[in-house]
Order: sequence, then C-alpha cells, then structure tokens
Amino acid sequence: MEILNNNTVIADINSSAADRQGAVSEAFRFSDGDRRALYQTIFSRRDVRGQFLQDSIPESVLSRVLMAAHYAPSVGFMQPWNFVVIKSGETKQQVRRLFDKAHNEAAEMFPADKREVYRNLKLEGILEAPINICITCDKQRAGPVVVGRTHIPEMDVYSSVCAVQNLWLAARAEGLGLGWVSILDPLSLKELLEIPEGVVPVAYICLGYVSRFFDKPELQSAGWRPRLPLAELVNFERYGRPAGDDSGEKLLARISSDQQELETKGYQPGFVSAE
Ligand SMILES: Cc1cc2c(cc1C)N(C[C@H](O)[C@H](O)[C@H](O)COP(=O)(O)O)c1[nH]c(=O)[nH]c(=O)c1N2
Repeated sequence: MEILNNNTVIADINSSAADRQGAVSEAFRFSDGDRRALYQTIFSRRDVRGQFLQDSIPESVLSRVLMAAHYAPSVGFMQPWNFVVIKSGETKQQVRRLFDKAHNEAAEMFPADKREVYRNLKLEGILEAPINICITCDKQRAGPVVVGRTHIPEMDVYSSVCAVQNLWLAARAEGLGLGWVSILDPLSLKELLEIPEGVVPVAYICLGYVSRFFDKPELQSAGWRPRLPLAELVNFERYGRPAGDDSGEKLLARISSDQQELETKGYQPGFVSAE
C-alpha cells in the first residue's frame, strides 16, 4: 500500500523493516552521509555560555537558521513564534541586569551545600554573544480555537520550543554556538522588550561563532548532574513498567551499548550503521 502526500508516493508500507529506507522514493531518501550529518549535529550540539567570538554573523547564515526555526512543527500550524533579534549593547546590558537579579534569587533556592557551586556556574553569555534573540509565543495567533490545542493549552508554547530546537540544531550545523538563558523574570523581560499582552517570551538565546564546542554538557563536566541512562527511562505499555519480553530486553540492551559507546568514544560516524 502506498502513502500519498500531495499525490507523491513517499513510501511503501508493505516493505520489510530492513529495506524500509530503500522503499522511500529516491527523492526523499537520506544518504548515509546525510544521516550521519544529522546525528552528528544532534550529538555535538551544546548549550554555549562562554566561548563566544565577536565575529559577526552574515545575513545569509542568520536567515537560514531563522528559516530552520520557522519551519518547525506547530500545533494546528499556528506558527505562534516571533523572533526579536537584539544587537544593541544597551539592551543586552539591561537583560544582563535582569539575569543578575534572577541569578542571585535563584542561588538562595538551592540547598546551602550547592549554593556556592551554583554561583560559580557560568549560565549565560548575554554580553559576549554578538546576537541575542528572544523567541516568543503569540497565544492568539490562530484565533481562540486551534486544531490540537483544544485540550492541552500549553501546546502553543511547546510549538515555539520546537522552533528553538530547530534553530539550535541549524546553528550547530553552521558552527554557531547557542545558549539558552532562562534565569530571567518573564514579566520584566516582557516589559523590557515591549512584548504585548497575550504573547509569552519562551526563550532568550545568545548566538554567535565560538572558539570551541565542549564534548559534554557543562553541567555534566562540573559534576552538577550526570547524563541519565536512557535504558532506565524507556518503559513498556505503562509508565514505569520494565520490558516484559525478549524484544523489549533486546531493545534495552542495544540502547545501553549505544549509550555506552557514545559516552566513552563520543559520536562516531559508525554510530549510524545500517542495522
Ligand atoms: C528550557 C531550557 C532552559 C535552559 C537551558 C536549556 C533548556 C532546554 N539551558 C541549557 C542546559 O543547561 C543544557 O541544555 C543542559 O545542561 C545540557 O547541556 P547541552 O545542551 O547538551 O550542552 C540553560 N543553560 C544556562 O546556562 N542557563 C540557562 O538559563 C539555561 N536554561
């Protein structure tokens, strides 16, 4: 049986698992190189706070990463986002002051033994990054009733988050570091950026070329939190339920060995093997 999209055959769902990729028509198929590049982007993406260079970002590159964000999925095709591009040093200073205030308040929320470690973490690159972008969500963009948002009102904000992730991955592919700063009072940020009623600031990001990308998350390297074993987070049929059969066990074993390989060797092209 064929799956049709705009009258174009995109797959034959009767094909076996082994040749499913082969069943996708030539025009839609990813080469091994393309697949490797995609996974490389995902596994080498980092939250960047401290390695920004001052080099300016060409319009062509900025346009591409913003386009990647704009082509994210969104509930009911709302496309609820706006992108406030900030280059002004004065505006960055004002946002940085909001960060300082929130960061001090945040430190007090952690238990005493973690407070000092928290204070020493670098958690933003607002002034160092040549560009900051605030990504918002306009909850009224598609009217009051939206396909897919009828029962879960937060779906619009989740859609804007999808745009952020697209931007993040595209930025990595372009060699741009991106850091998400959420230690900010949202009402103060709204006021500063003149974000209207009904529009929510979803993400404040710092963007720029960087001297390097770290191999591991900074919070992991700093001993704040380890990466969790994925196999402990994959459940079967019900939340929290472990594998109940051989195929579940086999999947978990494969996941464990894949993660072990990633954590010890980092992402290698061989990670994307045919089988
Ligand atoms: C919603 C949200 C909000 C924030 C973040 C991320 C996300 C998804 N992160 C980045 C976060 O610390 C980072 O993603 C993890 O530590 C994992 O590291 P890598 O992104 O893999 O490098 C982040 N980092 C930071 O330095 N200051 C911050 O305020 C935030 N806020």
